[in-house]
Amino acid sequence: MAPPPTVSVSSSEPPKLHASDIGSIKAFADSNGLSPIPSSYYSIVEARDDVADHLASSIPVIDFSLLTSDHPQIHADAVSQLGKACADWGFFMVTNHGISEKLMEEVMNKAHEFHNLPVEEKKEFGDKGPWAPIRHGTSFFPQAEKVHFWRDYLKLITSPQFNFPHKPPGFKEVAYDYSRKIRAVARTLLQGISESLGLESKALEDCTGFDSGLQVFAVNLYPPCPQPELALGMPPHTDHGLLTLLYQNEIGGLQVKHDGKWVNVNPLPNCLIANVADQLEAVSNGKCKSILHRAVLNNRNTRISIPLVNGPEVEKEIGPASELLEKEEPLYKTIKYRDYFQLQQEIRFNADKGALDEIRLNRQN
Ligand SMILES: O=C(O)CCC(=O)C(=O)O
Ligand SMILES: [Fe+2]
Repeated sequence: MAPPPTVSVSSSEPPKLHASDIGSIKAFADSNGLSPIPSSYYSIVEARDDVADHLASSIPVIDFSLLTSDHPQIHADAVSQLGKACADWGFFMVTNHGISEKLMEEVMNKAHEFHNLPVEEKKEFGDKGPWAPIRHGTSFFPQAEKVHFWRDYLKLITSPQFNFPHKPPGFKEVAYDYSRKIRAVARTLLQGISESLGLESKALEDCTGFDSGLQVFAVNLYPPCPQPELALGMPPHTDHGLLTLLYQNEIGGLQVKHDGKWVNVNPLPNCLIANVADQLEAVSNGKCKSILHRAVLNNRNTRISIPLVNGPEVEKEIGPASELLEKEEPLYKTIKYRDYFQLQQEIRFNADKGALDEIRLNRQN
């Protein structure tokens, strides 16, 4: 086996480049080779041995075909497993989801092709803020962040209206098909979660306006990083929607926080990775946990992840489902999803606080 590439860290400070000047970390990494990374990418990363690898095999797996079974007991068991996964982990893998391997492969290949387009060709999609329907950029939020992240992204609003770049050819078509299939899987999971909370299966869809809900289709690319122990691909965060469904290539990097420890996610072949997001924690009045996650890097392979955030309707007031409040006190304020999303954008650089903390009601006394 070839020895791992080594990096000679010179005594002089590496350059402090700004992500806005870099423009694309993929292009930068291609030309930078094994040179030290700019110090502006140094994240304060907890020691890697803080990763609880013994927990990786305990990540819940939901067999989607059992959830959709006509057999009442099989369905009920799957619902109860799903409810437990959302409560204990806020995170699970979905197998037998019915989306063909061929479609998933096509989406992945086109995602790679997009990021491989010359920088000049992607300029027209440059990020113009969180509500822009098509936005391409690098890092997390270069204008405001203190530390940059080793990632390029493409983000599209694909519901209620479908927006997508016109290149590379064929991407838009497969992405449309994929985004609709993901919405259908998200809807069925939401119905199962609703039942697990003791509600009618359509209760969560109805109270979140899911029929005209927001969907954000993201395509992340993390190039190999010569000093992966110094930087992150994405900082620890929770997602703003209801349920995020993510598909990735075979390269690991996603970590989730469980019982105070980071756990590496090693996805089963062709599965979807699901995480509970903030709005689901709020509508379930805290029964489902929005999970903290981040992306770490490696020095050999390019990682691609394709998370689709499935959220409520943007103009809908979201708070604990009224049926739940017949028996319990609300633990979260009710706030319009649009305003929540805005709030999340504004406070995302406050390391100790997430947007959920802003809407949590203190019921201690
Ligand atoms: O790349 C990953 O695995 C995580 C991506 C993610 O969390 C996000 O885009 O919100
Ligand atoms: Fe995320």
